[in-house]
Amino acid sequence: MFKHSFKYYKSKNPPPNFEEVLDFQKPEFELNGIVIYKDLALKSSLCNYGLKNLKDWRVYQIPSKNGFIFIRNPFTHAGQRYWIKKCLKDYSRKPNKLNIDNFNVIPSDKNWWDTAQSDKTLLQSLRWATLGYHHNWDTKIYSEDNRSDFPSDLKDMTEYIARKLGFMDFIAEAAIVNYYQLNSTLSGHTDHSEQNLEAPLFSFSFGQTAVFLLGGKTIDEKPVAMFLRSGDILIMSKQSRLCYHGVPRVIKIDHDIWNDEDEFNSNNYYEANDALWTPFNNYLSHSRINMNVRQVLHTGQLKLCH
Ligand SMILES: O=C(O)CCC(=O)C(=O)O
Ligand SMILES: [Fe+2]
Repeated sequence: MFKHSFKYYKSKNPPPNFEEVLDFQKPEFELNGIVIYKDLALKSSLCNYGLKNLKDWRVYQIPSKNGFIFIRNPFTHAGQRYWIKKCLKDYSRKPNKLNIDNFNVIPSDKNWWDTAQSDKTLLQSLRWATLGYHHNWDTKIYSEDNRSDFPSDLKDMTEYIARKLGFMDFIAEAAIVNYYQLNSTLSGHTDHSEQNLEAPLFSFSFGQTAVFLLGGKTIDEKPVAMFLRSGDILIMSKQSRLCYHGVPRVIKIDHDIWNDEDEFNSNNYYEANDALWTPFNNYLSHSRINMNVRQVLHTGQLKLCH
């Protein structure tokens, strides 16, 4: 069932019908059985980490998907620009690991983002970066020997959101940043390499829109399809933590909301009309970025045992 849906949404010819794709932006979402997770509006807090004030967050759950939480874009426009720039310019640098590390295409004193400004192929060949405990794509085993510092801003922001949702012990220890072009897909999989599979997984989307499939514990279960738009946050906890999921399609959208102005002065972030923002905007006009943040260790565990 998962593969069937994946093929359906991936297909270019014929193109799929998106009518059944859950759209948390539409007011009629409640008709689809989606409920408000809990009322966060009472607890107000300062706008931080590029996030809007808590009272403006909209948080949803799907009753049939236990532990799945969806936060509809809680970022300010400038906040989105901040994280987009981080993913492109900073998280793609050493000591983080990239899929293109072994291609020998980047001079040792240079970095991907600057080098790729004059090389479109290189710009589009970055597929992932790993941060903190580096995900080993072959063995799927994390190790102390394959670990670097986790970026403090991403750690603070993710843990801040975790606390607001009641995950008081969550610690951000590993992340994969996925970079998608309009024709990229991510096939169905489960994320089970972490020793701690009880801790939630946080997924942040920026740029072009994805069709995301959330299935069950086996590939036999029909997945729910939903749109992930720029700024949306998805959390897989409890039973949904180990569910199959994937991205069969990236869709080019008409309105680049990351270029909008905020109603207030958001200083120290790039303004959308800033010339320095242009290369990031050019990249994003045909790309999607996903930051996928995980806890690896059990609460209180200091390091991996192997
Ligand atoms: O790009 C996404 O939305 C999902 C990424 C993902 O599932 C992963 O990195 O494990
Ligand atoms: Fe995943």
